[in-house]
Formats: sequence, C-alpha cells, structure tokens
Amino acid sequence: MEIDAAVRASSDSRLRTKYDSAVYVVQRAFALYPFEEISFSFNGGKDSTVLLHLIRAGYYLHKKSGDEAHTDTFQNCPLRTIYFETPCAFPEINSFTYETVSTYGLPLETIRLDFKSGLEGLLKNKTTKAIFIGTRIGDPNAVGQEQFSPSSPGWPPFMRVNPILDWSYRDVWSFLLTCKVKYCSLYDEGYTSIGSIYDTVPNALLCDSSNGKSFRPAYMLSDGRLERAGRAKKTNSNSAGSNGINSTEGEQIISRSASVIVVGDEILFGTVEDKFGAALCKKLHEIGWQVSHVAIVPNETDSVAEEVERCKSTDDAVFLVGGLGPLHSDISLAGVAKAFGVRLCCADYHKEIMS
Ligand SMILES: Cc1cc2nc3c(=O)[nH]c(=O)nc-3n(C[C@H](O)[C@H](O)[C@H](O)COP(=O)(O)O)c2cc1C
Ligand SMILES: Nc1ncnc2c1ncn2[C@@H]1O[C@H](COP(=O)(O)OP(=O)(O)OP(=O)(O)O)[C@@H](O)[C@H]1O
Repeated sequence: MEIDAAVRASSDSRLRTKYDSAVYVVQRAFALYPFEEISFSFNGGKDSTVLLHLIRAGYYLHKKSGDEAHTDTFQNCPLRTIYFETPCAFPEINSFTYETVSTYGLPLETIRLDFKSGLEGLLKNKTTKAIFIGTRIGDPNAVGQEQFSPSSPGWPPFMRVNPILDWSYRDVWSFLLTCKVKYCSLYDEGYTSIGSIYDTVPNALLCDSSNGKSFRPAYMLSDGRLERAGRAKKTNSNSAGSNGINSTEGEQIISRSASVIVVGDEILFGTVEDKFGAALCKKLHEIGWQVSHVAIVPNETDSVAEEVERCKSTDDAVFLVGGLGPLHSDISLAGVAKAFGVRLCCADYHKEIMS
C-alpha cells in the first residue's frame, strides 16, 4: 500500500508517530461500526485530503489483519463520501473533489444544503453511525473535541471521528509531500486554508517580496498558527461561510486590518531610524490590507504586552518589528506571550532545527 510504504520509508519520526496514531483511530472506527454505516466528509481541502489517504491506509491495514490473502483488493476504500457543495466554493476545489473521488472509487453523495440540514437528511435516508472529519486542533470548531466525539447537542446524532485532531499544519504538509499525493492546486498559489470565494484570499505571509503579485506555496508557511490569515472573519450571519448556502453572491468585500508595533529603545531615543515598520506598512497597503495603527514601544515586556493586548482584539493581524533577537533586551516574544496569557516554550519545529 503506497501510503503506508511512503510513511514507513520516511526519516521523519514525528510524521511516523502521527501517522500511526491516526491510522489506529481509523482502524478502531472500522472495528466499531459497520462499514456501510460510516461516511467520510470530504471537501477537497488539504486536511480532508490527508484524511482520505489515512482512511485508505487504515482500511488496507484493517482488512489485511483479517484477510491476508486478498490485500490487493483493498488498495482503495469504497467508503460512502459526502460533499457539501455550495455555489460559493472555489471551482478548483469542486474539480479537485470530483476528480479525487473518481480516482479513488469513492461513492459520492453531493449535498446542497447547510451542514446541519444536510446531515439531518442524510441520517433520515441512511443509517449513519460515524463520520470521518478532517478537523484539527486550531480549527475554531475543534474546541472540546476528541478523536471520537459525539455530534453536538441539537445536531443529528452520530460519532464525529477526528483522526487528525492532533496534527499540526506542518504535519499535514509533511504527510502530503512525503506521500506525493495530489492536492488542490490553490495551495500552490498561496492559499493556506480554504473557505468560500468570498471569504478567502491567498495568505499575505506567503506574498513573494520580489513580485508583489505572486504567492509562495502553502507548504512554505513557517508558522502554521497563521494558516487562517487568508480567511476573513465572519462578520454577520448573512456573510458567506464555507457552507454559505444562504449568502448573497458578491455582497462581502474582504478588507483586512493590521497594526504594526515597532519595539526598540533606540528608535524612541532617536538614535536609529525605523525603516522596517514603514516598509511593512507599504507592503501591507500594496496587498490590500489597511494598517489601522502603528506604535513604537520601549524594550519592556509590559509595554509590548499592553500594545499587543490593545491591537489583537481589533485587527486581523498584529505585526511586531524589533526585539526578536537573542539578547536579554529582546523581549518581544515575552510580551506577546504575556498578552495571550501563555508561557513561552521552544516549538518542536525549532528544537528539530537546533538539534
Ligand atoms: C460532517 C460534519 C459534521 C459536523 N458536525 C458538527 C457538530 O456536531 N457540531 C457543530 O457545531 N458543528 C458541526 N459541523 C460544522 C463544523 O464544526 C464546521 O463549522 C465546518 O467544518 C466548517 O469549518 P471551517 O469554518 O473551518 O471551514 C459539522 C460539519 C461537518 C462537515
Ligand atoms: N463542504 C464540506 N463538505 C464536506 N466536508 C466538509 C466540508 N467543509 C468541511 N468539511 C469537513 O470538515 C473538515 C475540516 O474543514 P476545514 O475547512 O478546517 O479543513 P479542509 O477544508 O480539509 O482544509 P483547509 O483548512 O485547508 O480548508 C474537512 O476536512 C472535512 O472533513
């Protein structure tokens, strides 16, 4: 099975660990529920593409453990697949979704209703005990979920199976690139998380500085916490969400606002001129962002924390310039941590680079 072989051959031990535990969740689901009563919620996004291949691998391993003789037959997994299609989906997402289900022989049911009504209809027509979903920690709807989580109160009853709940943005890209599987072309154009055509633009952090109009591929985003930076905040109940069946076409104009905090005593003393803050404002303006506020603050954790605290609730992004080096006076990160009420620690990614 090519996915299993690719991950096993990889030198990325973190990927192998994540893969093993996700495939274990998939196998558990196949052991717990009748195959015909499980669905796979697929929308052509990167997370659901990862999930598709994990399900294929989990199905293969599940079958292999029961029937060694016919493993070749299990390269694909004919699992009931549901896609909530909306008029405001990107055409690239639609075509990737349809191509993929055809490539992997997935029986597809396209639902043209919002999630809740669509699931109510699905459960009325077909017994559905469990649904595989590509939710990950960090998604706004992941809060409080576990790998097996019953649907929320007020939703039709089924088990949400979230095999990649603990995967990071980087794990997703390590997997897709290691397994060399196809993913939607929008990710190569700087989109890092995809909602509707009305609320999603390429991630400004991937903007190519040598050519302001082009964007680097999604896998080059170094800080996965910013994967949703290209998605507008939902402003009102009529705005177009990713399942925005009730949206009015074209009604929403995306406008993002940022603030820039320049940290440095030397700038306040007037001994050094700030060039980076000004260049950043220019760049943001060129890509259509509004800069609502620029502040210069001293090298003090509390000053940075207060400024970040003020800006983070009003702007889509807050940029910090200065105070990020290795000296004791470089306190920007500590200020950000204080503003968010979290402890500073070394990310796995950086530990790996340093070891
Ligand atoms: C199959 C499926 C099941 C869902 N079940 C629930 C649920 O039980 N409770 C809930 O609040 N939202 C549920 N949702 C909605 C999701 O939480 C979320 O809004 C959706 O995946 C869009 O995520 P996005 O905003 O990251 O694009 C479900 C969505 C899908 C596709
Ligand atoms: N329109 C949809 N149809 C079917 N499943 C969906 C739909 N929207 C979301 N889902 C399910 O919810 C999961 C999480 O959605 P989310 O948008 O966070 O991830 P994604 O679309 O796979 O990737 P990305 O974050 O890059 O857009 C998906 O992986 C999929 O399982």
